[in-house]
Amino acid sequence: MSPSSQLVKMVKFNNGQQYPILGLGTWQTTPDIQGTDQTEMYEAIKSAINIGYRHFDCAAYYNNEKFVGMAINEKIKEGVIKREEIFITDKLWNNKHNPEEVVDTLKDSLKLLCLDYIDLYLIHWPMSTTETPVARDSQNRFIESIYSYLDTWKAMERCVQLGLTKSIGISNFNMKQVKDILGIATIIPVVNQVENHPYLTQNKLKEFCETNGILLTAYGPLGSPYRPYKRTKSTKGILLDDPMVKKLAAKYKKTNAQILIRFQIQRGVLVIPKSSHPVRQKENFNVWDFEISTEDMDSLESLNQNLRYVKIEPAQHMKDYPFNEEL
Ligand SMILES: NC(=O)C1=CN([C@@H]2O[C@H](COP(=O)(O)OP(=O)(O)OC[C@H]3O[C@@H](n4cnc5c(N)ncnc54)[C@H](OP(=O)(O)O)[C@@H]3O)[C@@H](O)[C@H]2O)C=CC1
Ligand SMILES: O=C1CO[C@H](CO)[C@@H](O)[C@@H]1O
Repeated sequence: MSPSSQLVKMVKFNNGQQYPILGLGTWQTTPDIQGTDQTEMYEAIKSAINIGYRHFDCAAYYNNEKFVGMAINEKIKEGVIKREEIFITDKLWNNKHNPEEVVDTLKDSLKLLCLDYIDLYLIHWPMSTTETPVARDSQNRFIESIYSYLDTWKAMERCVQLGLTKSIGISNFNMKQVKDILGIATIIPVVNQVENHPYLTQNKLKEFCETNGILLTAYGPLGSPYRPYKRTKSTKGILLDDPMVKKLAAKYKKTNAQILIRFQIQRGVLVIPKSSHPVRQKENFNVWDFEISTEDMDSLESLNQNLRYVKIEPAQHMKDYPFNEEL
């Protein structure tokens, strides 16, 4: 284990599994265009491992499992890491909610990753869509499928029983949907991965999940700065440039990104900033040598404005779309 990776704080899931609180996001650089230059991700994973990252947030939808797997297996072969030191999260996409297909879908992901098991498997969204990943109707809306996330959850549990994944969880589930899962689960989700940053703190959902033994993972922790097309005139603009974030960065002699990442670590929220560039990966990883005061944490919390950068407009008509009700 490299000295830098030993710095990473581990959290304990409700099943006893220990997981690094900080990981690397792997969603692509270019907004919403699948299949962009994925060799970038191969290089990104290798440099992240050299820096000390051990937790990688992946998804079938990201279309890059093969490159993530190649990089990880290369580093295992080189003797830099052992499989058991790496924590892979992967996600079941919306078109694979049919309970009959879930186990085989995870097996397909494992083949691409060239791994025998993953560490955490999530239902990516509560909505279920038809066969192709983003099939749309004449109004450009996703086409809804018939499957219930409750049945899908039962199939996720089978994945644990078969040893294909150590843990299972959910992503983008609102409070009612988490309650639904808790009502039928034999295996409780370990995390709910949701958008989270000072403009969207989701404290009610956080408290509810934590009371039920479920941790939050923060996606878009830097405010997904490459998603300007999602921003409107009414928003405050780019989170990384927020005056309060800048002020605290100057105070603690850290960068704006480091303040946003440390904010989540101190709230006990797993955090998965994405960067393909070694210099920024290093910056985002170097968050262990300072502590934000309670007062400054409160100032960051006070920036909340329930602002979502990830809304998925073509899904807003669907019955299980999570953001139509207040969380
Ligand atoms: N469950 C879900 O539905 C979702 C999950 N996710 C997951 O969460 C991860 C993180 O979210 P994401 O949307 O990528 O957004 P982030 O908030 O992590 O922002 C990533 C962007 O910020 C840039 N960046 C990274 N570090 C810095 C830095 N130190 N200073 C300035 N800019 C920086 C990156 O560019 P560069 O690469 O050039 O450094 C990239 O463009 C995803 O990669 C994915 O794994 C994301 C969305 C939805
Ligand atoms: O994980 C994800 C990455 O971002 C996409 C939107 O741009 C989301 O649809 C997806 O859930």
